[in-house]
Amino acid sequence: MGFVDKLFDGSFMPHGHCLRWLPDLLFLHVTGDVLTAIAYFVIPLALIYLVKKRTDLGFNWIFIMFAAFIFLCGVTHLTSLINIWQGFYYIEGIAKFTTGLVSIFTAIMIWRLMPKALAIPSNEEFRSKNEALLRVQHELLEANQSLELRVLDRTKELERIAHTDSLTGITNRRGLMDSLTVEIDRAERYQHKLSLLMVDLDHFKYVNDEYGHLTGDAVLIESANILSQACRSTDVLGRYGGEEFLLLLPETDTESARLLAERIRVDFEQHRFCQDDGVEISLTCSIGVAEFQADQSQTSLLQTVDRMLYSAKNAGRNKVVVNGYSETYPS
Ligand SMILES: Nc1nc2c(ncn2[C@@H]2O[C@H](COP(=O)(O)OP(=O)(O)OP(=O)(O)O)[C@@H](O)[C@H]2O)c(=O)[nH]1
Repeated sequence: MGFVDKLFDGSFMPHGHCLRWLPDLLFLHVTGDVLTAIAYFVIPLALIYLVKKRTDLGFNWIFIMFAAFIFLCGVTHLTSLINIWQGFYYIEGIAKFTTGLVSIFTAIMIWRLMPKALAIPSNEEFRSKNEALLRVQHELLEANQSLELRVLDRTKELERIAHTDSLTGITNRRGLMDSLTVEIDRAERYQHKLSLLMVDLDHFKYVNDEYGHLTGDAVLIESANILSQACRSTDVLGRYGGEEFLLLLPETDTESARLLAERIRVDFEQHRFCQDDGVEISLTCSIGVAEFQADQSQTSLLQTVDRMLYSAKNAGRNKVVVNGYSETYPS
Protein backbone atom coordinates (compact mmCIF):
# COMPACT_ATOMS: atom_id res chain seq x y z
CA MET A 1 0.00 0.00 0.00
CA GLY A 2 1.42 3.33 -1.03
CA PHE A 3 1.90 6.34 1.26
CA VAL A 4 -0.91 8.33 -0.39
CA ASP A 5 -3.38 5.42 0.06
CA LYS A 6 -2.30 5.14 3.71
CA LEU A 7 -2.96 8.87 4.17
CA PHE A 8 -6.62 8.53 3.16
CA ASP A 9 -7.61 5.06 4.44
CA GLY A 10 -8.14 6.25 8.01
CA SER A 11 -5.19 4.38 9.54
CA PHE A 12 -2.92 7.49 9.48
CA MET A 13 -2.76 9.16 12.85
CA PRO A 14 -0.50 12.22 12.83
CA HIS A 15 2.07 12.05 15.50
CA GLY A 16 1.40 14.46 18.35
CA HIS A 17 -2.36 13.96 18.53
CA CYS A 18 -1.84 11.42 21.33
CA LEU A 19 -0.93 13.95 23.97
CA ARG A 20 -0.09 12.32 27.21
CA TRP A 21 -1.76 14.28 30.00
CA LEU A 22 1.44 15.10 31.83
CA PRO A 23 0.93 18.43 33.71
CA ASP A 24 4.20 20.06 32.58
CA LEU A 25 3.66 19.01 28.96
CA LEU A 26 0.08 20.17 29.08
CA PHE A 27 1.12 23.52 30.58
CA LEU A 28 3.61 24.12 27.75
CA HIS A 29 1.08 23.31 25.03
CA VAL A 30 -1.92 25.09 26.51
CA THR A 31 -0.03 28.27 27.44
CA GLY A 32 1.79 28.39 24.09
CA ASP A 33 -1.41 27.76 22.11
CA VAL A 34 -3.47 30.33 24.06
CA LEU A 35 -0.80 33.03 23.65
CA THR A 36 -0.43 32.25 19.95
CA ALA A 37 -4.24 32.28 19.45
CA ILE A 38 -4.52 35.67 21.18
CA ALA A 39 -1.75 37.06 18.96
CA TYR A 40 -3.47 35.67 15.82
CA PHE A 41 -6.57 37.79 16.57
CA VAL A 42 -4.86 40.88 18.01
CA ILE A 43 -2.44 41.38 15.11
CA PRO A 44 -5.23 41.64 12.44
CA LEU A 45 -7.06 44.15 14.65
CA ALA A 46 -3.88 46.24 14.87
CA LEU A 47 -3.44 46.09 11.08
CA ILE A 48 -7.06 47.12 10.42
CA TYR A 49 -6.72 49.95 12.93
CA LEU A 50 -3.58 51.14 11.11
CA VAL A 51 -5.31 51.05 7.71
CA LYS A 52 -8.32 52.98 9.05
CA LYS A 53 -6.14 55.66 10.64
CA ARG A 54 -3.55 56.03 7.89
CA THR A 55 -5.65 56.18 4.74
CA ASP A 56 -2.77 58.02 3.06
CA LEU A 57 -0.47 55.00 3.15
CA GLY A 58 0.31 53.42 -0.19
CA PHE A 59 -0.52 49.68 -0.73
CA ASN A 60 -3.00 49.68 2.14
CA TRP A 61 -4.69 46.57 0.78
CA ILE A 62 -1.63 44.43 1.53
CA PHE A 63 -2.14 45.13 5.25
CA ILE A 64 -5.76 43.95 4.92
CA MET A 65 -4.57 40.76 3.21
CA PHE A 66 -2.04 40.16 5.97
CA ALA A 67 -4.78 40.71 8.54
CA ALA A 68 -7.01 38.16 6.77
CA PHE A 69 -4.11 35.72 6.46
CA ILE A 70 -3.16 35.97 10.14
CA PHE A 71 -6.82 35.80 11.25
CA LEU A 72 -7.36 32.62 9.24
CA CYS A 73 -4.16 31.15 10.67
CA GLY A 74 -5.72 31.84 14.07
CA VAL A 75 -8.96 30.08 13.09
CA THR A 76 -7.00 27.07 11.82
CA HIS A 77 -4.96 27.02 14.97
CA LEU A 78 -8.08 27.21 17.16
CA THR A 79 -9.95 24.45 15.30
CA SER A 80 -6.89 22.19 15.48
CA LEU A 81 -6.88 22.75 19.25
CA ILE A 82 -10.57 21.96 19.53
CA ASN A 83 -10.00 18.88 17.44
CA ILE A 84 -7.82 17.38 20.18
CA TRP A 85 -11.11 16.69 21.94
CA GLN A 86 -13.75 17.11 19.25
CA GLY A 87 -13.46 15.82 15.73
CA PHE A 88 -14.42 18.89 13.65
CA TYR A 89 -12.07 17.84 10.92
CA TYR A 90 -14.18 19.24 8.08
CA ILE A 91 -14.34 22.60 9.74
CA GLU A 92 -10.60 22.49 10.31
CA GLY A 93 -10.09 21.35 6.70
CA ILE A 94 -12.21 24.22 5.36
CA ALA A 95 -10.32 26.69 7.60
CA LYS A 96 -7.00 25.34 6.36
CA PHE A 97 -8.15 25.43 2.76
CA THR A 98 -9.33 29.05 3.06
CA THR A 99 -6.11 29.98 4.86
CA GLY A 100 -4.13 28.34 2.07
CA LEU A 101 -6.01 30.29 -0.62
CA VAL A 102 -5.59 33.63 1.16
CA SER A 103 -1.93 32.82 1.95
CA ILE A 104 -1.03 31.95 -1.61
CA PHE A 105 -2.91 34.97 -2.95
CA THR A 106 -1.07 37.19 -0.44
CA ALA A 107 2.24 35.57 -1.39
CA ILE A 108 1.62 36.24 -5.11
CA MET A 109 0.52 39.80 -4.48
CA ILE A 110 3.47 40.56 -2.24
CA TRP A 111 5.86 39.50 -5.01
CA ARG A 112 3.97 41.60 -7.51
CA LEU A 113 4.20 44.50 -5.09
CA MET A 114 7.93 44.03 -4.59
CA PRO A 115 9.17 46.45 -7.36
CA LYS A 116 6.95 49.20 -6.01
CA ALA A 117 7.98 48.50 -2.42
CA LEU A 118 11.65 48.51 -3.41
CA ALA A 119 11.13 51.80 -5.21
CA ILE A 120 10.05 53.54 -1.99
CA PRO A 121 12.84 55.99 -1.17
CA SER A 122 15.02 55.07 1.77
CA ASN A 123 15.24 57.23 4.87
CA GLU A 124 18.62 58.48 3.62
CA GLU A 125 17.05 59.53 0.30
CA PHE A 126 14.20 61.26 2.15
CA ARG A 127 16.71 63.05 4.34
CA SER A 128 18.83 64.29 1.44
CA LYS A 129 15.72 65.32 -0.54
CA ASN A 130 14.43 67.13 2.52
CA GLU A 131 17.76 68.90 2.91
CA ALA A 132 17.67 69.91 -0.76
CA LEU A 133 14.14 71.27 -0.27
CA LEU A 134 15.23 73.18 2.82
CA ARG A 135 18.11 74.67 0.81
CA VAL A 136 15.70 75.73 -1.96
CA GLN A 137 13.33 77.16 0.66
CA HIS A 138 16.22 79.14 2.16
CA GLU A 139 17.23 80.43 -1.27
CA LEU A 140 13.63 81.41 -2.01
CA LEU A 141 13.38 83.24 1.31
CA GLU A 142 16.58 85.14 0.55
CA ALA A 143 15.38 85.95 -2.97
CA ASN A 144 12.07 87.12 -1.51
CA GLN A 145 13.85 89.32 1.03
CA SER A 146 16.04 90.94 -1.60
CA LEU A 147 12.96 91.40 -3.80
CA GLU A 148 11.14 93.09 -0.93
CA LEU A 149 14.12 95.39 -0.41
CA ARG A 150 14.14 96.22 -4.11
CA VAL A 151 10.40 96.91 -4.03
CA LEU A 152 10.94 99.14 -0.98
CA ASP A 153 13.76 101.02 -2.74
CA ARG A 154 11.68 101.31 -5.89
CA THR A 155 8.65 102.53 -3.90
CA LYS A 156 10.80 105.17 -2.19
CA GLU A 157 12.23 106.15 -5.56
CA LEU A 158 8.73 106.40 -7.06
CA GLU A 159 7.59 108.46 -4.08
CA ARG A 160 10.59 110.74 -4.56
CA ILE A 161 9.82 111.06 -8.28
CA ALA A 162 6.14 111.73 -7.51
CA HIS A 163 7.18 114.63 -5.24
CA THR A 164 9.96 116.02 -7.41
CA ASP A 165 9.78 118.57 -10.20
CA SER A 166 11.44 116.92 -13.18
CA LEU A 167 12.89 120.15 -14.57
CA THR A 168 14.42 121.80 -11.51
CA GLY A 169 14.85 118.78 -9.23
CA ILE A 170 13.17 120.59 -6.31
CA THR A 171 9.86 119.60 -4.69
CA ASN A 172 6.85 119.79 -7.00
CA ARG A 173 3.39 121.13 -6.18
CA ARG A 174 2.17 117.82 -4.74
CA GLY A 175 5.23 117.60 -2.46
CA LEU A 176 4.72 121.22 -1.44
CA MET A 177 1.10 120.59 -0.47
CA ASP A 178 2.07 117.52 1.58
CA SER A 179 4.79 119.46 3.38
CA LEU A 180 2.49 122.42 3.94
CA THR A 181 -0.09 120.15 5.62
CA VAL A 182 2.61 118.80 7.95
CA GLU A 183 4.02 122.26 8.72
CA ILE A 184 0.58 123.73 9.44
CA ASP A 185 -0.16 120.81 11.80
CA ARG A 186 3.15 121.34 13.57
CA ALA A 187 2.71 125.13 13.81
CA GLU A 188 -0.79 124.69 15.21
CA ARG A 189 0.09 121.94 17.71
CA TYR A 190 3.22 123.60 19.15
CA GLN A 191 2.08 127.19 18.42
CA HIS A 192 5.16 127.79 16.31
CA LYS A 193 5.56 130.41 13.63
CA LEU A 194 5.23 129.50 9.98
CA SER A 195 5.58 131.85 7.02
CA LEU A 196 5.16 131.43 3.28
CA LEU A 197 6.89 133.11 0.37
CA MET A 198 5.41 132.97 -3.11
CA VAL A 199 8.01 133.97 -5.69
CA ASP A 200 7.09 134.65 -9.32
CA LEU A 201 9.55 135.56 -12.07
CA ASP A 202 8.64 138.83 -13.77
CA HIS A 203 7.85 138.84 -17.46
CA PHE A 204 9.16 135.33 -17.82
CA LYS A 205 7.12 134.91 -20.96
CA TYR A 206 9.47 137.39 -22.56
CA VAL A 207 12.45 135.09 -21.87
CA ASN A 208 10.70 132.23 -23.63
CA ASP A 209 9.58 134.35 -26.52
CA GLU A 210 12.92 136.08 -26.96
CA TYR A 211 15.42 133.30 -26.26
CA GLY A 212 13.40 130.16 -26.69
CA HIS A 213 11.95 127.54 -24.34
CA LEU A 214 15.26 125.79 -23.66
CA THR A 215 16.73 129.02 -22.34
CA GLY A 216 13.52 129.54 -20.35
CA ASP A 217 14.05 126.07 -18.81
CA ALA A 218 17.67 126.88 -17.96
CA VAL A 219 16.56 130.12 -16.30
CA LEU A 220 14.02 128.21 -14.21
CA ILE A 221 16.70 125.73 -13.08
CA GLU A 222 19.06 128.57 -12.16
CA SER A 223 16.23 130.39 -10.33
CA ALA A 224 15.63 127.27 -8.24
CA ASN A 225 19.35 127.28 -7.36
CA ILE A 226 19.26 130.94 -6.33
CA LEU A 227 16.27 130.25 -4.10
CA SER A 228 17.69 127.10 -2.53
CA GLN A 229 20.93 128.92 -1.70
CA ALA A 230 18.98 131.74 -0.08
CA CYS A 231 17.00 129.57 2.33
CA ARG A 232 17.81 127.21 5.22
CA SER A 233 17.93 123.44 4.95
CA THR A 234 14.88 123.27 7.23
CA ASP A 235 12.87 125.40 4.79
CA VAL A 236 10.91 123.71 2.03
CA LEU A 237 11.39 125.04 -1.46
CA GLY A 238 9.17 123.89 -4.31
CA ARG A 239 7.95 124.77 -7.76
CA TYR A 240 4.32 125.78 -7.37
CA GLY A 241 3.58 126.37 -11.04
CA GLY A 242 5.30 127.38 -14.30
CA GLU A 243 7.57 130.22 -13.11
CA GLU A 244 6.17 130.36 -9.62
CA PHE A 245 7.99 129.06 -6.54
CA LEU A 246 6.79 128.57 -2.98
CA LEU A 247 8.96 128.66 0.12
CA LEU A 248 7.70 127.25 3.44
CA LEU A 249 9.56 128.80 6.34
CA PRO A 250 9.00 126.97 9.63
CA GLU A 251 9.83 128.82 12.87
CA THR A 252 9.80 132.11 10.95
CA ASP A 253 7.69 135.17 11.72
CA THR A 254 6.50 137.79 9.25
CA GLU A 255 9.44 140.14 9.74
CA SER A 256 12.08 137.45 9.24
CA ALA A 257 10.19 136.20 6.19
CA ARG A 258 10.07 139.74 4.82
CA LEU A 259 13.86 140.10 5.27
CA LEU A 260 14.47 136.83 3.42
CA ALA A 261 12.04 137.83 0.64
CA GLU A 262 13.84 141.14 0.25
CA ARG A 263 17.21 139.37 0.07
CA ILE A 264 15.86 137.02 -2.61
CA ARG A 265 14.41 139.93 -4.57
CA VAL A 266 17.84 141.63 -4.54
CA ASP A 267 19.58 138.35 -5.45
CA PHE A 268 17.46 138.07 -8.59
CA GLU A 269 17.84 141.72 -9.40
CA GLN A 270 21.61 141.47 -9.30
CA HIS A 271 21.88 138.06 -10.92
CA ARG A 272 22.72 137.65 -14.59
CA PHE A 273 21.47 134.52 -16.30
CA CYS A 274 24.21 133.65 -18.84
CA GLN A 275 23.50 131.90 -22.10
CA ASP A 276 25.92 129.68 -24.06
CA ASP A 277 26.42 132.44 -26.60
CA GLY A 278 27.48 134.80 -23.82
CA VAL A 279 24.29 136.86 -23.86
CA GLU A 280 23.23 137.82 -20.34
CA ILE A 281 19.61 137.92 -19.24
CA SER A 282 18.38 140.10 -16.42
CA LEU A 283 15.29 139.01 -14.55
CA THR A 284 13.48 140.24 -11.50
CA CYS A 285 10.91 138.54 -9.32
CA SER A 286 7.88 139.56 -7.30
CA ILE A 287 7.27 138.04 -3.89
CA GLY A 288 4.20 137.69 -1.68
CA VAL A 289 4.71 137.02 2.04
CA ALA A 290 2.19 135.70 4.56
CA GLU A 291 2.42 134.25 8.06
CA PHE A 292 0.16 131.42 9.14
CA GLN A 293 -2.57 132.54 11.54
CA ALA A 294 -4.03 130.23 14.18
CA ASP A 295 -6.97 128.17 12.88
CA GLN A 296 -6.29 129.30 9.32
CA SER A 297 -6.90 126.68 6.66
CA GLN A 298 -4.27 125.66 4.14
CA THR A 299 -6.35 127.07 1.29
CA SER A 300 -6.87 130.37 3.06
CA LEU A 301 -3.10 130.68 3.73
CA LEU A 302 -2.32 130.00 0.08
CA GLN A 303 -4.97 132.50 -1.04
CA THR A 304 -3.44 135.15 1.24
CA VAL A 305 0.11 134.68 -0.03
CA ASP A 306 -1.18 134.60 -3.63
CA ARG A 307 -3.00 137.85 -3.00
CA MET A 308 0.24 139.39 -1.70
CA LEU A 309 2.06 138.24 -4.85
CA TYR A 310 -0.69 139.74 -7.00
CA SER A 311 -0.28 143.04 -5.13
CA ALA A 312 3.49 142.90 -5.71
CA LYS A 313 2.88 142.45 -9.45
CA ASN A 314 0.37 145.29 -9.39
CA ALA A 315 2.80 147.49 -7.53
CA GLY A 316 5.08 147.35 -10.56
CA ARG A 317 6.91 143.98 -10.10
CA ASN A 318 10.34 143.45 -8.49
CA LYS A 319 8.53 144.05 -5.21
CA VAL A 320 7.86 142.30 -1.90
CA VAL A 321 4.39 142.64 -0.40
CA VAL A 322 3.78 141.35 3.12
CA ASN A 323 0.38 140.46 4.56
CA GLY A 324 -0.45 142.90 7.33
CA TYR A 325 2.15 145.47 6.22
CA SER A 326 0.88 148.52 4.39
CA GLU A 327 4.29 149.17 2.86
CA THR A 328 5.61 147.61 -0.34
CA TYR A 329 9.33 146.76 -0.52
CA PRO A 330 11.26 148.59 -1.83
CA SER A 331 8.84 151.42 -1.34
N1 LIG B 1 10.62 127.42 -20.47
C1 LIG B 1 9.59 127.18 -19.66
N2 LIG B 1 8.60 128.04 -19.59
C2 LIG B 1 7.57 127.82 -18.78
C3 LIG B 1 7.52 126.67 -18.01
N3 LIG B 1 6.36 126.69 -17.31
C4 LIG B 1 5.72 127.85 -17.62
N4 LIG B 1 6.45 128.53 -18.52
C5 LIG B 1 6.16 129.80 -19.16
O1 LIG B 1 6.11 130.83 -18.22
C6 LIG B 1 5.40 131.88 -18.79
C7 LIG B 1 4.52 132.54 -17.77
O2 LIG B 1 3.90 133.62 -18.39
P1 LIG B 1 2.93 134.59 -17.63
O3 LIG B 1 2.00 133.79 -16.79
O4 LIG B 1 2.36 135.52 -18.63
O5 LIG B 1 3.86 135.33 -16.62
P2 LIG B 1 5.06 136.31 -16.89
O6 LIG B 1 5.42 136.39 -18.32
O7 LIG B 1 6.17 135.87 -15.97
O8 LIG B 1 4.46 137.65 -16.44
P3 LIG B 1 4.22 138.12 -14.94
O9 LIG B 1 4.18 136.91 -14.09
O10 LIG B 1 2.93 138.84 -14.98
O11 LIG B 1 5.36 138.99 -14.58
C8 LIG B 1 4.62 131.31 -19.98
O12 LIG B 1 5.22 131.78 -21.19
C9 LIG B 1 4.82 129.82 -19.85
O13 LIG B 1 4.91 129.19 -21.09
C10 LIG B 1 8.58 125.72 -18.12
O14 LIG B 1 8.63 124.68 -17.48
N5 LIG B 1 9.60 126.02 -18.94
